[in-house]
Amino acid sequence: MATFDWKKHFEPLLAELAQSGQARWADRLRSQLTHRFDDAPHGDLDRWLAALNELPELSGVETDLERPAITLSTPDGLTALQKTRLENALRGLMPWRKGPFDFFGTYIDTEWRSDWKWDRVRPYLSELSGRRILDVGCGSGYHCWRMLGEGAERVIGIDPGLLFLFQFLSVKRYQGDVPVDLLPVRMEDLPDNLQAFDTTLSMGVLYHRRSPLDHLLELKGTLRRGGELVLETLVVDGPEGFTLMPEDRYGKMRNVWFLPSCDTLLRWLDRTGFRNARIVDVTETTTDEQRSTDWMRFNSLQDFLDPADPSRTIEGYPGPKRATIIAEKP
Ligand SMILES: Nc1ncnc2c1ncn2[C@@H]1O[C@H](C[S@+](CC[C@H]([NH3+])C(=O)[O-])CC(=O)[O-])[C@@H](O)[C@H]1O
Repeated sequence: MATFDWKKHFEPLLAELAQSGQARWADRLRSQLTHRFDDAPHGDLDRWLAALNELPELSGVETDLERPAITLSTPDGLTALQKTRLENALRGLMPWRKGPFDFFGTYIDTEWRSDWKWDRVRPYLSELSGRRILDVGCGSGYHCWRMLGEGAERVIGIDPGLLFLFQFLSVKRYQGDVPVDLLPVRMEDLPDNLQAFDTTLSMGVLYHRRSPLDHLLELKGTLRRGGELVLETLVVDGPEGFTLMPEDRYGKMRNVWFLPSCDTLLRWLDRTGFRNARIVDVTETTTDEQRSTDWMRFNSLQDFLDPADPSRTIEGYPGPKRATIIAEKP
């Protein structure tokens, strides 16, 4: 049975952190990774690793990070055997939730059209070239790749979901030495007050946090002075001060805690010390943006809405609507 050589993937980043004044973070990360992969490995780790290792060796790979699908191609094309191995490997990493991706002509139609979110957020971001970026709750790393495509100097994504790491590595294994990493840790696992990033994104995470204000403070701590927060989260209609806390599940999702109105969210950002917070987009999530596909065969949004009134969740709450907010750390 193969073991996951996590050091091969993470040592360069650990060394980079140690050399750039982040030795405290590097030490903490090393012990977190040792715990995750050596002391208490996930039950599916071997299966995902086998899938990753089955991806064919290919030369001359080119990457296009500017299309809706993160696209890998090779001028020589693939043999029939390589195509089969590729498809089997990628199927072994299902369910694919965040994307899409195009691996040498094999198109991964993910549950989410993450490119639609990117198109909503991108116009409002400060120029990304040369910036150091943290993407909290990055999923498969889809938006990390898009930010690299925009010239970001360094991108670090964090997400505790381990399958996402293997999906990310299935893209990264075809790249040279690129300044993008995905760390399988939670926001709460980072040291406080890193002040290491020019831009920090938290998209689709705030409503999963029991202490949303602490999440905002943690995000602020990751930024340098003048750094930019990009926050995207579920909101509900209502006056300033209004927040919905579901009785139990929301759209069948567990761990949904606070859905504020837009004005409440702006107040939260103000109270946690951000400046110039502005709502740049509010969009209802549709069953075109989030749906079951051949690469994610479980239930999806269409099953989480009330069939008699699709403007409401199955529990009777307002259907999903997401706001994007940009704010600065003073
Ligand atoms: N405490 C935490 N710390 C870090 N990540 C977390 C935490 N809790 C949950 N997550 C991760 O946050 C991601 C939220 S999904 C948004 C993906 C992408 N950002 C997107 O905007 O498309 C939205 C959704 O599916 O509800 C998941 O991948 C979790 O594992």
